[in-house]
Amino acid sequence: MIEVNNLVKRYGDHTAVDHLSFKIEKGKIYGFLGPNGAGKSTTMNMITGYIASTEGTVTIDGHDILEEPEQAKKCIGYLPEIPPLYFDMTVLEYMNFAADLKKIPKNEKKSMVEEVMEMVKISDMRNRLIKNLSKGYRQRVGLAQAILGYPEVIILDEPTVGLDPKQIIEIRDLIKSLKKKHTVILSSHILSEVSAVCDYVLIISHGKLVASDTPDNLGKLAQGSNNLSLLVKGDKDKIRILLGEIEGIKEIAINAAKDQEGWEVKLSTEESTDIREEVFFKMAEHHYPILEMQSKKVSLEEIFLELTEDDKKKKPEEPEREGETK
Ligand SMILES: Nc1ncnc2c1ncn2[C@@H]1O[C@H](COP(=O)(O)OP(=O)(O)OP(=O)(O)O)[C@@H](O)[C@H]1O
Repeated sequence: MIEVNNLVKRYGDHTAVDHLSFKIEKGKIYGFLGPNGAGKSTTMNMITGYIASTEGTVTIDGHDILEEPEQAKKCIGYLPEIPPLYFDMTVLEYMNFAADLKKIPKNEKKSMVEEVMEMVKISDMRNRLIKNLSKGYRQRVGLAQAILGYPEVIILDEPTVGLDPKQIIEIRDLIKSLKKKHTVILSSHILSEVSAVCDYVLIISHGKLVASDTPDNLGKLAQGSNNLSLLVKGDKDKIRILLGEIEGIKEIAINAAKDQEGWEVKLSTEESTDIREEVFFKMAEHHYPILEMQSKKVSLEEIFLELTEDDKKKKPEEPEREGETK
């Protein structure tokens, strides 16, 4: 559906996007995740043809975005970080205007505008001036113009930024419902958002792709993805020996429990090794009661922080902006 090949964007000597390559398949929700300034908006602006790349190509359904912009853009609906709204228009006027820009045939225009307004629940606001809408409703109108024409791919830059928790849930549900008919790409610096909504995550840091996989697989990526904490009663040395007999354990730490009898045992295991049952039977066999057991998977959050840690350590000097890209 979309192929991004060695995409580069330089602003002076600052490289905002650094040799990005990936493919987007039909019918999934993709999440672009990265801290502020990682290059998400710049990438989306290049995919949608808002700005030209310094190097590399973007093809949409076989059409190069710079060589065949009209055919390529037909496949895309875009909601930029700041929705392109005209504040002095009513919602309906704006929707009709957006439909004309997208060259939606006259005989389909009215019904499609109605249908899309219904879909994003802005029909009741049709006669209200956009400047009088709440932030959440403005975002819906922005989303509506992206959906108009039912493009195959809908690209949303930080779609929930600045919304209140209720509005965030509504917009997320709406995005999820788009998956039935569209491929969706959204960007976010919020991990929980991406893992809640997306089937596939692309983590970007300093303009580079540092990881890409399903949220589940990214979770497994982390080193020592299983940590097991126990509270056990019994002989400390014997407990260590018994646990040492279990395969797959990388580290054992045993400390006296605070404020209660027993030992706090922390085990870290090989990736995707589940030793809970074995630990249970081993301890039971020797009559060492396990009072507590907690298994902790390294979260996507921890992986994200680890992969993008550099961003915080050596934040590049912000170059002067060459022109408005947002
Ligand atoms: N027009 C421009 N001129 C100069 N530098 C720019 C321009 N646009 C973006 N940049 C720089 O490129 C880098 C990537 O910016 P970009 O807006 O793509 O990041 P982002 O991941 O979308 O971040 P955010 O979540 O803050 O929008 C930043 O360092 C930014 O300052």
